[in-house]
Amino acid sequence: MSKNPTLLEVSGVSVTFDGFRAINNLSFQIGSAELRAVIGPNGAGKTTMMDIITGKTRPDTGKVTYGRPGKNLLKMNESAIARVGIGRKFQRPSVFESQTVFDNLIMALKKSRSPLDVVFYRRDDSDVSKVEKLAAEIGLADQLQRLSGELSHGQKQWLEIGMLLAQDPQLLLVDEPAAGMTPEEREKTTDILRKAAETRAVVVVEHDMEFVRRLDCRVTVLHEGAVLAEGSIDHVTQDQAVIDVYLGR
Ligand SMILES: Nc1ncnc2c1ncn2[C@@H]1O[C@H](COP(=O)(O)OP(=O)(O)OP(=O)(O)O)[C@@H](O)[C@H]1O
Repeated sequence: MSKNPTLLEVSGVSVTFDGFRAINNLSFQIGSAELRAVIGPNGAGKTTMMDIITGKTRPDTGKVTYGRPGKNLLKMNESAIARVGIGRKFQRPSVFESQTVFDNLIMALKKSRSPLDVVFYRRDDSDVSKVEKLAAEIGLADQLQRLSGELSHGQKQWLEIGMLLAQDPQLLLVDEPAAGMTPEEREKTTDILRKAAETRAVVVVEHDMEFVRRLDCRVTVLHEGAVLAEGSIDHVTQDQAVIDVYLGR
């Protein structure tokens, strides 16, 4: 058996918006413990691809299967897809700014909680140690008691990644994590994502080539809703079709 069996398989997927084919017979696979970068020019279909995986957009044709045995994601709604372990981070962080880093993380832990449980929440030692471990993973161990609103933009992004990791997703989709970050923050973000992908699949949509190079992972290039090239960053950036698409604009 492969050391990294397929977790997500998108096969022959197409989506048309008002007659415009945004995703055109798209097929690709992601392994269970893999970091993957998805790049492509504006309008290539990156956001639509994530919308399909998370159930926000229904394709006209094709298959999307997840896990083992493969579940048909196209038969599930957005919340059911989230429950089977697919998390998505949007570009803008949505942390609770008036709460501390600690509180944001503890509330995000995977638990079945009724609204009353949240109001009457009592600290449980194992939750506290989980939060401490998460905070260390996202480089915020010394910021736990700070109000989230006081964090830098980069720190807020890491906190949100931590809140998603608290749900223990098996597939994490991350949209342009490096946007608006300082060079040091970008570097730390690469470390966080690479570490997270040791035990799960992490798919990063990113425009910044330097950032993608630093991720040092397999790269999928999308163009006009299909895979134009796939492989290492050196492989795809030397691919003539990729060069034509990027330079021809
Ligand atoms: N709901 C919609 N209705 C009509 N057209 C849409 C819709 N969503 C996306 N599109 C079109 O589909 C194409 C793919 O869009 P998408 O946002 O997936 O690209 P992208 O690769 O994420 O681009 P960007 O890098 O600019 O975010 C674009 O031409 C876009 O205008």
